[in-house]
Amino acid sequence: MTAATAMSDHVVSARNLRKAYKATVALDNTGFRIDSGKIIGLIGPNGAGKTTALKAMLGLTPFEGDLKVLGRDPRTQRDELMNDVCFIADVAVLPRWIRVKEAIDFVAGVHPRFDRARCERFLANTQLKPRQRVRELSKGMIVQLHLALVMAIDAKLLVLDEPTLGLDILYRKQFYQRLLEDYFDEQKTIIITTHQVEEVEHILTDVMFIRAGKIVLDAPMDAVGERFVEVLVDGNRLDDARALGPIDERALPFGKTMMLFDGLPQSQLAVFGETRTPGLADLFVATMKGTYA
Ligand SMILES: Nc1ncnc2c1ncn2[C@@H]1O[C@H](COP(=O)(O)OP(=O)(O)OP(=O)(O)O)[C@@H](O)[C@H]1O
Repeated sequence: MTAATAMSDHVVSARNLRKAYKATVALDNTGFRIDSGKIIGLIGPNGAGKTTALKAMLGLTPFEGDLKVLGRDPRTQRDELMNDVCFIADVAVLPRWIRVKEAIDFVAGVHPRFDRARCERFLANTQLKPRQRVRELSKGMIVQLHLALVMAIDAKLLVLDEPTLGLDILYRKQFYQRLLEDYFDEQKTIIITTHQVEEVEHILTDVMFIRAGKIVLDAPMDAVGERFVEVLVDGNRLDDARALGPIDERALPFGKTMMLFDGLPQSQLAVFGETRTPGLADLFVATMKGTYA
């Protein structure tokens, strides 16, 4: 197989991806691959390069390096790419005078893969009314409208940049559940960036951590569970446990300490106390320690 065909087998493949805004390096010679039928969480602290990576994939910003999305180069084949990709850009793009119904008519008119019935199903779970104008909606309701419009488009790749920003927890939970149940299937790929890690981790198939423009962890969720182990270390075993080099530790009430280990078997760690798979949020905090130092 040639290098060109190998790259096009993936939904996204990036190599030596680099993007600098003057002196700021937003993507620092990084690479990754994303296969079809995955829901990927792209997770990183503020300023890590998440939005820049998404913009590069969508052909919205120039960059250096090799990047193929659905077999196309976003720099030169953006129009073709956009037939198969759907993304949520800035929610402010909806004009304030437009009515909910008119926004639906508009997207139905411009997008051949828009499914009006599906959009209406999403909106049926909100307080939005067809005749309401965008300027009469709360911030969260505008996001709901935007999500309903985007989710009704049948795209191979759906890119969601902080999709639930400003939404209350009821809608956030419902949104992710519907994304999984109503939208996702094996022919689709979804990339989500978010800071609300706890709310997405149960729907992700894969996770990528990005720090200072580099992908520092790229793994299927089940591999994360095998690789990282959290141990609730008994007070009298701290030194022995520390000798094995935890990547993080934090004190808990009653003299216990939680330590996080990378790449050690659970059987070896169980002698120090109760073990469990860390949540993505704890893993994220441990991996990113020192980011703001
Ligand atoms: N248009 C721009 N001009 C100059 N610098 C930029 C521009 N866009 C992004 N940057 C810089 O690039 C870096 C990465 O920004 P990016 O928006 O990709 O981060 P992010 O991971 O999406 O952050 P957040 O979680 O805060 O949204 C930051 O240092 C940012 O200041």
